[in-house]
Amino acid sequence: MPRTRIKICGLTRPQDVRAAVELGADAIGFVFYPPSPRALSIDRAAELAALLPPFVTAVGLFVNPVREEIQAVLERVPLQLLQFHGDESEADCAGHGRPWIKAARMRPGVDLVEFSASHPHASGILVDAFVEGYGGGGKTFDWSLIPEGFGRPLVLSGGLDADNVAEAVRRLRPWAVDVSSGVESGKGIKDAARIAAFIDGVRQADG
Ligand SMILES: O=C(O)c1ccccc1NCC(=O)[C@H](O)[C@H](O)COP(=O)(O)O
Repeated sequence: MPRTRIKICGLTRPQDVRAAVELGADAIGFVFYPPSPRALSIDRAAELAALLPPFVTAVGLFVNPVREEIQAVLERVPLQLLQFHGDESEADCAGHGRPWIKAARMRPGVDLVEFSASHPHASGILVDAFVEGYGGGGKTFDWSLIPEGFGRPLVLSGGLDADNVAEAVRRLRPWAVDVSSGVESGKGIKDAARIAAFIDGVRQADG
């Protein structure tokens, strides 16, 4: 079984990017959603992305963007993957010259198989708890909404932290986990000790 990939999302400070990389994160998420307290300017994102060594993926998170917004970011920030976290259709996500993942906002009644079928070209499906304001809310959801043998690369997120991530990985065996609030001391301020404990939890479950 491959090791579980780890994405840390919503970083805003160089020291947090360095810490996440040194502690073993596989991917770093940059938020381009202006209402978010974790949102970055293009200049700031370019500065942070430049800190990433090879084989650590820079992910750009967007919520219902207009196409020009994405292009403006891509002209300056070397993103390798796009994350669509709003109500985007397959057509909205395609055609930006980058692979993408699509977030499903999970709550009772969401059919993940149907959702997945409506995004056939996404590299993976990220599952997050439904929250007002779209995401990064630190809220878990009912993991039984994820069907067994889902069949697509699954990125598990939503309220993960050092206390629950090992159980989540053992139970669901996702391709990757994604965390923001659970490794923060304040919105957009990451805590190296919490990142370390989170990554340790994932690795313990990987065995
Ligand atoms: O971080 C935000 O502020 C944000 C805003 C709008 C949409 C998504 C957002 N964040 C998503 C993430 O940080 C992660 O992909 C994931 O949902 C984990 O969030 P958390 O529950 O805080 O660990």
